[in-house]
Amino acid sequence: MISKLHYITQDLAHKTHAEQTEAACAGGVDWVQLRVKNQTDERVLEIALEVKRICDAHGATLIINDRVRVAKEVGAHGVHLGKTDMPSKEARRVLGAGFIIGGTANTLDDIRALEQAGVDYIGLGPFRFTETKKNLSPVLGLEGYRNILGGGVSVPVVAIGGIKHGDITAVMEAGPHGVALSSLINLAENPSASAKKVLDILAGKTA
Ligand SMILES: Cc1ncc(COP(=O)(O)OP(=O)(O)O)c(N)n1
Ligand SMILES: Cc1ncsc1CCOP(=O)(O)O
Ligand SMILES: [Mg+2]
Repeated sequence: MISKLHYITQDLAHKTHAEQTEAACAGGVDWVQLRVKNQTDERVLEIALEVKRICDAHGATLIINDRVRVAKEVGAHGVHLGKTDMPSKEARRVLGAGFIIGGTANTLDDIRALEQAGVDYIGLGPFRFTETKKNLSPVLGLEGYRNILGGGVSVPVVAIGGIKHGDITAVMEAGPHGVALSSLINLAENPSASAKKVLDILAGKTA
């Protein structure tokens, strides 16, 4: 089952990926994407082993961003691949049928191609500008999600990019299965509380 909240770690000077993961899981997150940029596979593998222990302790799904080899070696549940990463069909050959493979989309054409490629979920964005990722694709806004998702998509889609607590209800009304969030949780004064607040909004407990 694909979670409604995809929590994503980020490179921060003051907090390790393991510390970020621990805080997010303490807030109830059950789906973690390890997103480490500009490090060797060997270093990402070390970090992934640490993060995997935390995910296992909390029963959380672990997805590795970008690195198919690391995902396989660490025994993660899945990998997330964008347009400049290994093609998802090739990743499927390397990883096998049981592995979760996520892909990135910015347009309906991207979504159709990913459906054909057999991905398990799609990250569609960005919703708005965000500092968390360089070289962003064009911002979609609510209208973009309504247009792209209006015709129906056969794979679960998570909205991503600059999403704040106050956006979640309206974003979900535009049709995605869930949301993917990084800085809203990692840069919060209390990351666990921020994650819990997201889950409460997704569960309809608060706006
Ligand atoms: C859930 C989700 N959606 C989209 C992305 C972006 O992936 P990508 O386009 O490969 O960019 P990087 O994250 O690798 O910088 C994602 N990571 N997760
Ligand atoms: C990885 C990624 N892909 C599109 S936007 C984005 C960053 C999401 O992070 P944030 O939730 O901090 O904007
Ligand atoms: Mg990528």
